[in-house]
Amino acid sequence: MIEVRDLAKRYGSTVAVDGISFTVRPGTVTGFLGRNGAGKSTTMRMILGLTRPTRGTALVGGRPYRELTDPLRRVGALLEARAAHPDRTAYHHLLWLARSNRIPKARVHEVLGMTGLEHVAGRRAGGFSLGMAQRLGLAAALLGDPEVLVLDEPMNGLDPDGIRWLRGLLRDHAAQGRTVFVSSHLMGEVAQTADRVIVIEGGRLLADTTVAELTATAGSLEDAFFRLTEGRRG
Ligand SMILES: Nc1ncnc2c1ncn2[C@@H]1O[C@H](COP(=O)(O)OP(=O)(O)OP(=O)(O)O)[C@@H](O)[C@H]1O
Repeated sequence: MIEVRDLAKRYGSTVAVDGISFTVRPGTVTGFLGRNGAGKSTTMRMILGLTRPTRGTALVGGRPYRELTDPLRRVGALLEARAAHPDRTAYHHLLWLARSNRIPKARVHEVLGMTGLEHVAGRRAGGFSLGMAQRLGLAAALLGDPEVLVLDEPMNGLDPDGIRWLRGLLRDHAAQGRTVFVSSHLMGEVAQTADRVIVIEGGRLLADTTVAELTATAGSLEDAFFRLTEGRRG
């Protein structure tokens, strides 16, 4: 469970996030929608303890991220595809993460298999395509077999096989009672994968509802998104 209460972030005169509250429930895939600059990444960074809020709180499993013991085993995060050191091989990047988080080495092989990276495990991450880097980021997120996944644009750069695989993975994760929070600009993909959606614009909450409810009233998730955000640019 992720609980965000009155969360706000200001950068100088820019209000990136303007006092939003929502709960991401276990057993669901929750999509996080908003135009470029709406405040999605800033919100996710505050949930993950990487950006200090100006106001409000974000709790993961009832605690601030920074207070979690073994955070990688509680929360799997993907924020930037190119997070791995470019000179490190995919295998060594994951092994280093595993060792520093008391995760067994066997799990490195498991996540390499899950993400289809076995055949490039010995290659430098710096030479990876965007899709391969994204798969490596997902492998890192899955390494600790976490209860909660927080993924910023995880479909970016993935090929059709990768997108289908990830869709299944997110749905399975939720079906096991875990929490999945995923931002995306791909409305069709969110409509297929998510149970719930949270929509923000200009750092403010516009909707926190089910995909079924939004699509029932507007025809499609894309139409619902435009109706909600029309004239609401921050
Ligand atoms: N480190 C920073 N310093 C100054 N302004 C920032 C910083 N990070 C984000 N912002 C500003 O905060 C606002 C929200 O940005 P954010 O990256 O959270 O949006 P987003 O919804 O993730 O956008 P996108 O869909 O393009 O990824 C934008 O106006 C952005 O310019």
